[in-house]
Amino acid sequence: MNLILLGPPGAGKGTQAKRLEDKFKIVQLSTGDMLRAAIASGSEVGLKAKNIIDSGGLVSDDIMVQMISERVDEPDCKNGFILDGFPRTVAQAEALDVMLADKGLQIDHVIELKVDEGILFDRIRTRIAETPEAERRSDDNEETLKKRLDVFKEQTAPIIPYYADKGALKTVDGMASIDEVSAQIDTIVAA
Ligand SMILES: Nc1ncnc2c1ncn2[C@@H]1O[C@H](COP(=O)(O)OP(=O)(O)O)[C@@H](O)[C@H]1O
Repeated sequence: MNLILLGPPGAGKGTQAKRLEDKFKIVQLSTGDMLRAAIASGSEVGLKAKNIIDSGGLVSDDIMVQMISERVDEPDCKNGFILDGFPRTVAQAEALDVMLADKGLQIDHVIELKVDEGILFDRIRTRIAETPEAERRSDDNEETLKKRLDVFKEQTAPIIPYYADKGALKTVDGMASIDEVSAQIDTIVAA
C-alpha cells in the first residue's frame, strides 16, 4: 500500500506516518528528514539544500524527484510507503505520477490533514518551546515559520485540487485528537 499524506507544516503528518509504519509495516519517506540527513552527511545535495531550508523555501523539484525515485527503489519499500512532505508542488505531483507509472507502481490513497492556520502557528510554537535549542530544527523559528506557511499556501496547496480532480483525495479533520485522526485514516485505507 502506497500513501501520500498532505498538509501544511504542523498538520501532524509525521505523527500519523509513524503510526501507519507500525500498523501496516510500510515505510515513512519524509523528504524533510531525508534532506536533514543529507545536510548532516555533508553531501552535495545537502550543501545545496541547507540555505534554502533555513530560509523556508523549497528545494528544486529535480532534486526532490530524483531523491524519492531512488528511495522508492530500495528493498524496504516493497511492502509500501508513506510519502510525507512530497509532493510539495504540482510539478512534483506530475513527476511522481510519471515516475511511479514507469516503475509499475501507484498511489492507493491521498490523504489530506486539514488544520486551520492559527492552530498551526500554535502547534509549531509549542514544538519550538518544548525542544531544547540544541535539538531544534534550524527552520523551526518564528521568521521561517511564517515563510513556510506562505510557501505551503502558494506552492503546495494547489496539489490538493490536483488530486481532488483525479478523484483521489480523502480529507481528514487534522484538528481532532491524534487517535481520532488515526481512526479516520484507518477507515480510509480499509475502504
Ligand atoms: N518535496 C519537497 N520539495 C522541496 N523542498 C522540500 C520538500 N520536502 C522538504 N523540503 C524542504 O525541507 C524543509 C523541511 O521539510 P519538512 O520537514 O517536511 O517540514 P514541515 O514541518 O514544514 O512539513 C521544507 O521547508 C523545504 O525547504
